[in-house]
Amino acid sequence: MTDLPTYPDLKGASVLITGGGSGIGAALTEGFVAQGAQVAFIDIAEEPSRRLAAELHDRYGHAPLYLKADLTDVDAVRAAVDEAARDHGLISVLVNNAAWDDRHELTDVDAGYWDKNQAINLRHAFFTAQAVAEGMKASGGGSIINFTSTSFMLNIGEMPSYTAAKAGIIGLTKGLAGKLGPFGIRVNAIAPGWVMTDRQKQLWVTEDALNEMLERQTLKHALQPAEMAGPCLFLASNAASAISAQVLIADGGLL
Ligand SMILES: NC(=O)c1ccc[n+]([C@@H]2O[C@H](COP(=O)([O-])OP(=O)(O)OC[C@H]3O[C@@H](n4cnc5c(N)ncnc54)[C@H](O)[C@@H]3O)[C@@H](O)[C@H]2O)c1
Repeated sequence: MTDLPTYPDLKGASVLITGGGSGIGAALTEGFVAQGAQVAFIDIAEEPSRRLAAELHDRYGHAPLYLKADLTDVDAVRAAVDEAARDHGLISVLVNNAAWDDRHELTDVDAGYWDKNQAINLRHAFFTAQAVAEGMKASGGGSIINFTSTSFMLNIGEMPSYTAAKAGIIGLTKGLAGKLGPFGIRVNAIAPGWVMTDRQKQLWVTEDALNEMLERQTLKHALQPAEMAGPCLFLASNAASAISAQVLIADGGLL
């Protein structure tokens, strides 16, 4: 990750990222570590998370703090936020990135599945924000960045519970921005298009599907996880001091 600008205010900042152990989240974790931030990330998947922390230590000389927790467990979320703040100081940047884009048929969804889906795709973003808000208020401000998705804007029909949650992320972003703005806390969302994570490549990327997407993108390259770090760092930094309640679409310019 060499071609991103440096934001001086992110050096030493206490940053917390959900789902930071793999996929786009791993690129975000690296992006903030490369800025010299004090990064903590929450992830349920232990093996890739520990591997990432070790790799980043080797590459940058300091490791992010890995916190193993299930984000659907609100008490565990609160405990992880407390631990991050104990180690790194009050959190000034929160990135709600974790999600679960499980495909589902209408007939297969019961109330338990729906609630679990919402718990990982929407609910945790509220409770992490709740857990960091008082600290941000006490330190005079902060930045919260929530990951949504263009999938619900495109009427993609493979995962209605996920797309409902991702639409909800925008409502949550705007509601929190209104509530927290008077305390100097900015809340924005990033909406990626189709990004070539390992999970996407293993489960859903085919040559035909990718070509179809590239036809629709004005930019004709397959989007990579590292390309989501730039928009996130920008929104986290003071360079975005006038920006709140916005959705930044990073989809290669979909037509
Ligand atoms: N990849 C894409 O094409 C794409 C497109 C649009 C939006 N997005 C959004 O970008 C963000 C990142 O997507 P991604 O593709 O990297 O996702 P991913 O599924 O590859 O990674 C999600 C991470 O969250 C972690 N996680 C999942 N459930 C958890 C739980 N219960 N507790 C703790 N950690 C948990 C996973 O272990 C993983 O490290 C998501 O919000 C997603 O909706 C991604």
